Amino acid sequence: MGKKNTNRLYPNLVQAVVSALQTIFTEDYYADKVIQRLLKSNPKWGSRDRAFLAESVYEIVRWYRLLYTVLGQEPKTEEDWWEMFGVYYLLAGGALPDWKEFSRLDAEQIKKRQTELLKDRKIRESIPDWLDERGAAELGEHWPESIAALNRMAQVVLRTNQLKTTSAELAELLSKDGIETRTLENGGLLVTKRRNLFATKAFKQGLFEVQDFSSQQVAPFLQVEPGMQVVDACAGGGGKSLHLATLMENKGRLLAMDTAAWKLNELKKRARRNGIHIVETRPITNSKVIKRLEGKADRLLLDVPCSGLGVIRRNPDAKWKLSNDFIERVRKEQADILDRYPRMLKPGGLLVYATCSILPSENRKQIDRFLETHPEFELEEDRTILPQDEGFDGFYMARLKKREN
Ligand SMILES: C[S@@+](CC[C@H](N)C(=O)[O-])C[C@H]1O[C@@H](n2cnc3c(N)ncnc32)[C@H](O)[C@@H]1O
Repeated sequence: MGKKNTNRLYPNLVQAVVSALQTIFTEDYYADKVIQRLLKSNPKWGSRDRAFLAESVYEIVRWYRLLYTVLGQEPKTEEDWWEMFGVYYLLAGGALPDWKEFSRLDAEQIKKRQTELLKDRKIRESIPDWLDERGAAELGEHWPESIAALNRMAQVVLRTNQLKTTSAELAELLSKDGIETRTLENGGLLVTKRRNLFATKAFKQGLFEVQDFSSQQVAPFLQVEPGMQVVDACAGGGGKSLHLATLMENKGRLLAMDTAAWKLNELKKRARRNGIHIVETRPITNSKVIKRLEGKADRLLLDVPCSGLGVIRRNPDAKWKLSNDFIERVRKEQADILDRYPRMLKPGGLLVYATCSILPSENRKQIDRFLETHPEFELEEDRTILPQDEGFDGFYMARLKKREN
């Protein structure tokens, strides 16, 4: 745990952090949703308080195991949660005010206890035992660095909508709104000074989408061209569909599919904002929807459901919500999608299988198994992006070609 934002404390703010944590841990809500709701229902809080609240909640969720081990037990009551906050605040470099809620906390003892605990990776990196065992078994020597990198705070990266603007123009526009950025090698913009991005005119005009640098590697990997018939079979809210349509220069046809129809409605809204008109959405309501598309696609993206282990920086609560059982269930879904969906490709067509996981069991091993049973496909290239490589999300992508005959 590094030094953090330690604003002056006042009781209402700490109470809000404590209530948010109780909702996340006892009612099993997602941290981002709880924070969003809290900020929305308190529009009068200033920007420093809003940032402090979001950061404190995310950091306490991220370091939950380390913090409760220092405290001596998992928090149960409201009083325990106040003390968890106190331990966090102290270890983040703050000095606690003289409030009765913190009266049992001894700063010296707490810092000493943290130092003793740092030797044990599971506690130091604040992860459940099963995850440490699985990570070490699957990633070997890479695991210690991967898990340390996954505990850093996530960066915000923008993808410029090349249909409407250039990265240089976008950077200039954003800087007028007080948002500073640095241009990355692919033209993406790394946000170095944050403000509310979604309130900017540039966002409302569809000039950019928020999309991690690693995620931005997936669409180009599929090698789409203008005029092609492309299927994005697990399109969700459409982050990659929008990118694909942009690379296709808005020419051809992009069929965005998903079993969750409601996600496709969000995709339609985003496509309109981005000025994209080649996207058609189609919910997957039964297996016939796939069969009817047999041999129709030049390109197929399978951005499959996964453990999300490569993106736990953004969703630190996944550490506590994930389990081996859940990973086994998604692995079955991945294998099922790989068995049933590639039939949509034309001979000679290309398929990209992608996950935001870093576990080989969800990645290369799924591809090896698929290739054993589908000799009509060959692997062209695959890439694993580990979170420690360039400091962005962990991702995997494999490009396969369907043989001509
Ligand atoms: C990793 S997310 C997709 C993210 C999306 N491609 C993006 O870039 O924003 C995986 C998606 O697969 C969908 N899904 C789950 N099972 C599926 C299935 N059997 N067929 C198609 N989609 C499925 C989920 O609803 C989810 O939206």
